Amino acid sequence: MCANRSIITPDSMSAVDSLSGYFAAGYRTAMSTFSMSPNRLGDKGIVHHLQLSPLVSFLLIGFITVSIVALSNLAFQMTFMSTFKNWQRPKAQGKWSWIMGNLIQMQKGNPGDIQMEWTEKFGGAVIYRGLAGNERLLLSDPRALMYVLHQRCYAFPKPSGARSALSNLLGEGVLTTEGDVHKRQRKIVNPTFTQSAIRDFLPLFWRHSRALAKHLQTSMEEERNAKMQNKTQERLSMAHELSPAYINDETINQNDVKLLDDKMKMNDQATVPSIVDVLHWTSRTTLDVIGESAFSYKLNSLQRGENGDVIADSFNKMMTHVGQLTLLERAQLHFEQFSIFDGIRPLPTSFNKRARACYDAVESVAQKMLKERREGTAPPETEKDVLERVLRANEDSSVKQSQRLMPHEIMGQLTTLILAGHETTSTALTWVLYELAMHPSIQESVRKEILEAQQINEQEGKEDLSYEELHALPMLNNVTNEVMRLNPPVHSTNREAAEDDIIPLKYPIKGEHGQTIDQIPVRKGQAIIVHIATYNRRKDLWGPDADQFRPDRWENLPSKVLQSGVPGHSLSFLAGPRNCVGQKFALTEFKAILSTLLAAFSFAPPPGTTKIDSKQVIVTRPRIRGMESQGTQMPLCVTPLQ
Ligand code: HEM
Repeated sequence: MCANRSIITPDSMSAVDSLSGYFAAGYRTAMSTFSMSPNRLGDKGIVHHLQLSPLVSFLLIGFITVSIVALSNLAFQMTFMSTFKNWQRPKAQGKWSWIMGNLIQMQKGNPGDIQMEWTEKFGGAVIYRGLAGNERLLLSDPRALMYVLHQRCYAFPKPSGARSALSNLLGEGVLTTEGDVHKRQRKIVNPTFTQSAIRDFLPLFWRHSRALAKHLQTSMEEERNAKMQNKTQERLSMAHELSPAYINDETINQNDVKLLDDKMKMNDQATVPSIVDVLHWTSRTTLDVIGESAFSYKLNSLQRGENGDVIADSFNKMMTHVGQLTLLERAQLHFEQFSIFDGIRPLPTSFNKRARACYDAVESVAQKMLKERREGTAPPETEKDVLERVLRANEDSSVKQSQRLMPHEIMGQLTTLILAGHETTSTALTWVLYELAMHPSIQESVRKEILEAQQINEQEGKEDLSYEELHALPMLNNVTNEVMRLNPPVHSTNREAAEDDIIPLKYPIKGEHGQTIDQIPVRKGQAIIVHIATYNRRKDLWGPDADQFRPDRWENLPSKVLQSGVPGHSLSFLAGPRNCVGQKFALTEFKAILSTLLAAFSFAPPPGTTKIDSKQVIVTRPRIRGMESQGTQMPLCVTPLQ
C-alpha cells in the first residue's frame, strides 16, 4: 500500500517539471494563439474559429508539447550520453510507452507496489521513465536520501512547476517556499511547534478526543435505536400478517413477540457492533483540532458535518474531488506541471477552483481573526493558538525587520497548516485502527496499557494523562511508530537537482554489465522521487517481515536501520531542514485520539471478505476493493466497551 505521489502533487505529474525553459517562449505563444488570451491577437483566437473549448485546447497543446519533448528526450538519450546510460532499469511496456514511459505500469496495483518491486530488483536507486520519456530517479537508499534531504537540502528543491502551481493555491507558506525564504519562514514557524507549545495544545487534543468518543457513541446509539424501531415495525407487520387481530403493539402478547423474535433471528442489540466508517470520523475530528489550534476557530464539523462550515465544506469538496478525478482532469493536472505555465497559474482547472476555494475560505476567516487581534477584541483563548504564536515570534525583538513575515506569508502558513495538519493525522489514525482491528491481541495489550495509566491518573485525581505520561507508554509508542512506518500518510515527495551534483549511495547497486555503482552523478534539473514508503518497507533493511504490522520490532531494530542515519529511523515525517514541522503536534494528537478511542471501543475488521486497498488522495487513504466508486472509506466493526 504505497504511493507514487507526494503531499504536493502526484509524483508522475512532476515528470514534466524538469522540462527545459527553451520551450517556454514558443509554448506561451502557442497557448495565447489557441486559447488563453485571444484578445492579444486582436482576434478571437484560433480556438474560437476551430470552436475548441478551453479544456480541449489545453489538452491538445499539452499533448503536442509532451509528444515533441518525448521525441527529443528519446533522441537525446540515444545519441548523447545519458547520466544513467549503463544502468539496469525497468522496461517501459505498452504502445504508449514512448510518451508515457513507465507511468502506465505505475497505475496498476496499490500505489507504490511497483516502486517496491523495482527496488527489490535494482536496489535503492532506480531510474524509470516518466511523462515524455523523462528519466526519473527513485531513491530509497538511506545515504542518498539523507544527502538530498539533509546535507544538500536547498540544492534539491521541490520541482519548480509543482511548487508554483501549489503556491497559487496555498499561498506562500513553508511548504511551497525554498532557500532563504524558507529558512526565514521556518525560523518564525518552528517555535510554534516546540515541546512546550505542544504541551499547551494537549488539553485541546483531549477535549476533541472525548468529543469524538461521545459522538461515536451517540451516533451508534441512534443507529441502534433506529434499527430497533425498524424491528418493531417489522414485528408489527409480521404479527399483522400472522393474525390480523394484532393491530398495534399492545395487542401482541409476549409469547408471540418471542416467537417472532426467534423467527426473525433477532440478536441482543446491545452486543451487536455497528459498522462505522472510521475515516469519516477521524477526518472531522482532526479538522476541528487544527481549526481551533491554528486560529481558535471552532469548525464544529463533528456536530455539524463537513458541510456545516465554509472551511470544512471547501476542504471536504476538494478531497472528494481529488478522489474522483476523471481521466481528463488527471491529464490536465499532468500538463499543468510544465514550468512553461509559470506566470499564468493557477489555470482554471476544476481541481484548482476547488483548491482555491479552500484558500479563500481560510483567508476570509483568518483576516477576521487578524482584525480582531489588531483591535484587541480577540477572546482570551486565542492567546496560545498558532496564529498568535507566529505573530509573537514574528514581532520578537530578536528578529530583524528584514527577516519578518509579510501579512500574506502569515496567511500562507495558516492555509498550509490546515492542509498539512488535517488529512495526514486522520489518515494515520484510520490505518492504525485498521491494523489494530486486524491484530486483536495487540489491540488488547495497548488498551490494557492505556487503561492502567488512566486508572493511576484517576487515583491521583487527574483527568487526563500529561504530555510526558502519554509519550511514556511503551506499547502505544511502538504501535504509533509501526503504523507510521508501514502506512505513511505521505508516501513520497518530489525534488529536483538545482545544479549538477553527485549523490552518494550507502548500498552500491549493479549496472547493466555487472559494474558497481556507488554514487550517482546527476545533472541540473534531474527529477528525484524521495520514496518514503519504499524506504520504510525495504526488506533488506527492516527484515523479511517488513511488510507486516509488528509493533514489537521497535524494541530491537535491525542494525541496518539503526545505522541508516535517518532521524527517528522511519522516513514518514521526512528529514532535514524541510522535515515535517508539525511532527510533535501530530504524534501527540494521534496518541490522545487513539488512546481515547481504545479506552471506549473495540475495533474489529469489517464483516465478510471486505478487502481494503489504498488510493492516493493527496494522502494515502483506504477504500474497499470492488466498491471504488463509493470513494475512500474504512468501515470497521465498532463495539462500545463498558
Ligand atoms: C501523521 C501526520 C503527519 C505526517 C505523516 C506528516 C508528514 C509530512 C511530510 C512527509 C512532510 C514533507 C512534505 C514534502 O516535503 O513534500 C511534511 C511537511 C510538513 N508538515 Fe507534516 N505530517 C503530519 C502532520 C502534520 C501536522 C499535524 C502539521 C501541522 C500542524 C504538519 C505540518 C507540516 C508542514 C507545515 C510541512 C512543511 C514543512 C516544510 O517544508 O518546511 N504536518 N509533513
